[in-house]
This record gives sequence, C-alpha cells and structure tokens, in this order.
Amino acid sequence: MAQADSTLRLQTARDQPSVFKLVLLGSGSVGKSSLALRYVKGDFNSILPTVGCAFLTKVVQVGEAALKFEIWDTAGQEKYHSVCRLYFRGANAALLVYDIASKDSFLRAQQWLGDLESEFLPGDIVVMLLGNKTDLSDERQVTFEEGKAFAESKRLLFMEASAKLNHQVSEAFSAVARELLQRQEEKVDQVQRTKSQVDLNEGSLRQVKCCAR
Ligand SMILES: Nc1nc2c(ncn2[C@@H]2O[C@H](COP(=O)(O)OP(=O)(O)OP(=O)(O)O)[C@@H](O)[C@H]2O)c(=O)[nH]1
Repeated sequence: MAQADSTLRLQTARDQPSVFKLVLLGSGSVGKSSLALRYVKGDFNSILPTVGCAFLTKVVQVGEAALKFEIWDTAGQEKYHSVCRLYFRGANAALLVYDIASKDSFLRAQQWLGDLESEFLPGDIVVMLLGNKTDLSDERQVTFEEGKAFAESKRLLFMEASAKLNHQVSEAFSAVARELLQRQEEKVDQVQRTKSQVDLNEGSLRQVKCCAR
C-alpha cells in the first residue's frame, strides 16, 4: 500500500510518466531489433541488420504508475562497436541480449557488461541479461542455469525469451520497468529522509540559539 501511495506521489508530482532510456546490447543477429519490434509493435518479421542505432518509444503501466521507455536498439556487428558505446551514455537500463543457441553470443554479452561497468557506477543502471530464441531449444548451447548463475554472480536481472513466439518479451521489459521504478522510489525516499533530518537539525539549532539568549 505504502509502495502504491509513493508511486502515485511520484507520478502526480510530475504529471507526466517518468522517462527512462533503455539500450539493447549484444552480438549481431541475437534478436535485439526483433525483441524491440515485438515489444513495441507486437510484430515479428525478418529485419535487416541494424546500422548504427534505431530508436523506439513505449509507455508502460506498472501498477498505479506509468513510465516511458526510450528504447535504443544498437547494431551488434563488430564494426559498429565504438559507435554503440556512445549510445549507452546516460542510459538508465540495459538489456544484454544473447542467443541461447550461440555460446559466442553469451560470452560477448559478458564483454558488453564489462563495457557497461567501465561507464557506470554499480547500481546506477538496471541491467537484465536476456537469453533470446528459446524456440531453438534443440540447438541450445547455453543452459538456463548457466545464464542464471552468471546473472546472479553479477547481480543482474535474468530471463529467457523468444521474440519469434512472443514468449516472455513484455515480461522482460516489465521486470526492468518495475526495478527502475523501485530504485527511483528508493532515491525519492532517501532524499525525503535526508531533508527531514536536515529540518530536524535546523530546528534543534534554532532552539539552542533561542535558549542561549
Ligand atoms: N528462431 C528465432 N529467430 C529469431 C528470434 N528473434 C530474432 N530472430 C531472428 O534472428 C535474426 C536476427 O534478428 P535481429 O532482430 O535482426 O537481430 P539483431 O540482434 O538486432 O541484429 P543486428 O542488428 O545485426 O545487431 C533474424 O533473422 C530474426 O528473424 C527468436 O526469438 N527466435
């Protein structure tokens, strides 16, 4: 209840949904564009490799609160790597995508995490490790347990999904949205606690001055 109240407070304070920048990172062909397209447009079709970066937005309702995702879909091909590093500046969340049928893409996702760690302080960005293409279970090269264990070792959110079958796609984005709102709430509460403490200290100081007269 307290959570719902404070979430409502956040939203009404601004009268607009909070905007969060989310970047999709991972090797070429793991399905980043397909996940974004499935999530935003409910569609799946053959997509040409991304050049540079594509941009989509979606407003999401989480309980009483609404938030707006600005989704930056980066190109996975190696030749765009340095450009993509520019795109994740200022990101609030990252989906580190790999293909469960490609061990290489799993290892590459771990390297992307290294890039993020050099750019952000721990806790500054919500990161989800996302294994895509679960429909290719016969070709699986990365087990669910491997993905989960790596994510837990790095304190990342973790899910598996299939953009093709529309399995766990909106759930993955929603989990990131919930985590973002929760962290924002914690920050607001922290600021309010600090402010109350300062008010309290100023009050006692005034009292001391008054009594000293
Ligand atoms: N079987 C299967 N194929 C998928 C899935 N998601 C995407 N694909 C296919 O994988 C290929 C690459 O998908 P993209 O979405 O372009 O991958 P990307 O990661 O954005 O690729 P880059 O733009 O090169 O970085 C396409 O042929 C998609 O149709 C999935 O869940 N299952």
